[in-house]
Amino acid sequence: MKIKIISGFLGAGKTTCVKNVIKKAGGDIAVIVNEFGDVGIDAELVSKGDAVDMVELPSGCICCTLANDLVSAVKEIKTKYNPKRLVIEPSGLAVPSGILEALEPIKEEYGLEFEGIIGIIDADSFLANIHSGLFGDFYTDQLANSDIILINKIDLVNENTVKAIEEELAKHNQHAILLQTVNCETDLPDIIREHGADYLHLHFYHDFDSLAITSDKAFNSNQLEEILKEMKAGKYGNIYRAKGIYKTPDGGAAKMDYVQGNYGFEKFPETNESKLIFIGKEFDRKALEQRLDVL
Ligand SMILES: Nc1nc2c(ncn2[C@@H]2O[C@H](COP(=O)(O)OP(=O)(O)OP(=O)(O)O)[C@@H](O)[C@H]2O)c(=O)[nH]1
Repeated sequence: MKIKIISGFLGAGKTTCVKNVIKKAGGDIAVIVNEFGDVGIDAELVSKGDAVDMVELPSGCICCTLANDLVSAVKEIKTKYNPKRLVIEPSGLAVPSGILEALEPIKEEYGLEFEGIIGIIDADSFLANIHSGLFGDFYTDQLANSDIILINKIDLVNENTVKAIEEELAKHNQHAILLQTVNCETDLPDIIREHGADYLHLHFYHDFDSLAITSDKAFNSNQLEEILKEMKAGKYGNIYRAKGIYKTPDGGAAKMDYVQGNYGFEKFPETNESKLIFIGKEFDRKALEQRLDVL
C-alpha cells in the first residue's frame, strides 16, 4: 500500500489536491483526513462524488496525541480494504514530520511504501505569512520536510511573486521539487522513500483557536458574504480560515471557503445539517456567533 501525505497550511489547497489524486488514481484508493476543529467538512468534500474508503480522525495532532489513532486507522484500512494507495491529509495546523515516523514500526508487517511528502503553499499569502513571523517554526517545518512543494494559486499572483517565493523556499528546503500549480493540477512525480523516520521531528506550541458550528439552521449566502467582508476588515479579530457546508433557505445547500481574505461560494449537492468552522487567533467568538445568529 503506497502512502502519500499531503500537507500544507490552512487553506493552501490540500483537499483540492486530495480530490485530484483520487480522480487520477481511478479507484483502489483510501483517504485519512484529520481536521483542526470539531466539524468534519473535509470528509464530506472528499467523499462527495467519488467512491472512496475513508477514515476521519478527530481534531488533534496526528503525529502526537493521535499517533495511536493514526496507526489503528492505517491498520484498519489495510485489513478491511487493502487499497493500492492511501492518502493522508493532516490538518493545516499539523506538523507532518512525525506521521511516517509513527507508521515506521508497522511498515514491514503491513506492507507500507512511503511516497514523498507533498507540501502545498498558497502563493497569495505565503510571503506575507512567512515575513510576519506569526506562524513561526511550525509554518516552516511543513516546508522543510516536504519532498515536493506545490506553489499553488499562482493564478492570484504575478511572476515576480513566484520568483520571490522560490527564493524564499530555497532558504528552507534545498532538495524539494518545486511545481507551480493552479488548483493543485499537476502530474505528481512518483517518489518512494526508503526510510520513514529521517525527519526533523519537532513539536510546536501554537495558539490557534476555532469556532465550530453545527446547526439545523439555513444560512443565506449573501448574508454570509457580508460577514466574510467584515472578517476581512478585521471586525472579529484574527480569523485566517473559514469554511462551511450549509443549508440554504431555498432547501438546497452551498459551500463557503475563506482563506486569509480570499473567499468564494459554490452550490453543494446536499447536506443534512449546516456546518461552519472559523479558525484564527484570539478572535471574538461571541460577536461572531451573535452575528451568525447561532447563540
Ligand atoms: N484561486 C485559487 N483558489 C484555489 C486554488 N487551489 C485551491 N483554491 C481554493 O482555496 C480554498 C481552500 O482550498 P482547500 O483545498 O480546501 O484547502 P485546504 O488546504 O484543504 O484547507 P484546510 O481545510 O483549511 O486545511 C478553496 O476555496 C479552493 O477552491 C488555486 O490554485 N487558485
